Amino acid sequence: MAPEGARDHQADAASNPGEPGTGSARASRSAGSRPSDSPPAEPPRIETLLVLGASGDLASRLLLPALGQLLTVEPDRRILLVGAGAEQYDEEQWRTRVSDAFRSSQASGDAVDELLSHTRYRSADLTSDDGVRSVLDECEGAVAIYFALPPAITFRACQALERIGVPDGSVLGLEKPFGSDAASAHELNELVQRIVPERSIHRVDHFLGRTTVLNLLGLRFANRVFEPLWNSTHIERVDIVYDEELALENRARYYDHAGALVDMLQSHLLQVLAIFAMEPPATLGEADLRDAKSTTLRATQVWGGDAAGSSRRARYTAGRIGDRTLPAYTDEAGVDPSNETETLAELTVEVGTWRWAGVPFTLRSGKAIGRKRREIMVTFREAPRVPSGLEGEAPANVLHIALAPERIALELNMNGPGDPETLSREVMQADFDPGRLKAYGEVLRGILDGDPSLSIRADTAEQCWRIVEPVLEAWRAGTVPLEEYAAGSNGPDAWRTSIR
Ligand SMILES: NC(=O)C1=CN([C@@H]2O[C@H](COP(=O)(O)OP(=O)(O)OC[C@H]3O[C@@H](n4cnc5c(N)ncnc54)[C@H](OP(=O)(O)O)[C@@H]3O)[C@@H](O)[C@H]2O)C=CC1
Ligand SMILES: O=C1O[C@H](COP(=O)(O)O)[C@@H](O)[C@H](O)[C@H]1O
Repeated sequence: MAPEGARDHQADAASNPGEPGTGSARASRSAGSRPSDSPPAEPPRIETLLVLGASGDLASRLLLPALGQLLTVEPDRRILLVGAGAEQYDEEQWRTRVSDAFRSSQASGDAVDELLSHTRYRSADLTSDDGVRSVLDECEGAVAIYFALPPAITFRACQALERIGVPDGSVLGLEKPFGSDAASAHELNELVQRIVPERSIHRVDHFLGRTTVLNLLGLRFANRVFEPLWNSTHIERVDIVYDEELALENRARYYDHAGALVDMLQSHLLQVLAIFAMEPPATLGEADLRDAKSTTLRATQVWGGDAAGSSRRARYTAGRIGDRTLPAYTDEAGVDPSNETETLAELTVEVGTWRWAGVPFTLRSGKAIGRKRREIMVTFREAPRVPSGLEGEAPANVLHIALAPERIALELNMNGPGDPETLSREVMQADFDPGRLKAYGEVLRGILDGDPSLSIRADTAEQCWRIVEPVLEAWRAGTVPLEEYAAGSNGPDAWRTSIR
């Protein structure tokens, strides 16, 4: 049902010819009507990329450089870039900002030049109907609306869009965190689905655009040697680790309310788990791929149903990483120590399926960690029997699938080198080229081409909250102590035994 006073964007322009709203954006759908989700024969061509929050960190550090890279790799692509945000930029300042971002990704070529000559920016309050309408008026044709805004502002901008309506064929790109719990994610899902159909909603998780994550598909399903072993009969445990040297990096406004569990595990690492553990999809089309991921996440819950027993949290104190001296997290600008925000989170979950019953999946991510480690570590069960006569240890094989950089390594027991009767540990390693596009480039390509395969579907966004909610509740109730580790260490001493 359309809210009282809701009007179509085009109708609005027609009935108020002197007001903003007479630009070239067209909205031929009535605001508030439920968009159809039947797949179009061919998705409409997106003519404009509208970045809301274009003056922010995400836009300038990741999104615009990725756009530049995409246009360099695909010089025939044409797109009008419209930026919008609270900041005031004149035309020259905006163009300089975009070209600086493009320079940072060595972007060049016809498509880049063409974009730079037409790009525009409008300063507006994106929580108001007038503000949102004024930026839509700068757009042409079908628009990809990318919300690089704080989550609360995104919600209000979507409410405005629901009232105004969007041009036919438009798509939405929504950043994480998507909601703050399952209920708010559900509410946001309902809101955005009233604006455009589900297949036009791209809930962004840039880990799904990483080559290393995408390579899991080829590794698992294009080889004979892994998939037959990819189950609880042969795999003992799986660790998905993303430990960073980066600390808070002036992001207290966001991070101090999120913490490591929400920032990394609830989103990125559960997505990686889903691709690692899902059943083989028949195709990589969005329906097959996203159904397979969704089924896996629906079967996932905290280990043994015990949120407190299966999770740990810690926060960094002052320390050093390389030549950088870091203050304690609680002394960082903008941090409120009473929020008890964790900077290191660990959670063990189970995937309750025939394939994975009894295999612990441990997800861990921390900031200001001395040993940068970003990988999926698959520990196999030990060989059932080593023939008498072979000397030495035969520990379990371990497969390391790096999430960054692009590498895969398999720890094997061999008796080849040296004494042929004595076992030794050897590592078979392959380094491969990064993809043509960085993660955000893949994300943008999916959005601009109307392919939601690498986006998170509505149900999955809610499932990921359902999985971590018991942990958030246990932590809020204080049943899991907030431990400490020195910045530059590998986490609290007592945790050392858990992940190698
Ligand atoms: N930065 C990152 O590395 C990542 C960020 N994200 C997500 O991206 C989103 C944006 O993050 P980030 O760029 O870091 O945040 P910033 O705070 O740096 O940027 C937010 C932008 O929104 C603008 N803005 C805020 N309120 C309004 C308003 N009422 N009207 C118009 N513009 C407004 C800000 O303008 P002004 O500055 O003038 O107030 C700014 O341009 C968040 O959801 C975040 O979780 C996701 C992954 C990584
Ligand atoms: O989304 C986020 O991801 C980054 C880690 O991803 P990377 O691709 O930049 O390595 C993390 O640092 C940040 O806290 C989080 O918000």
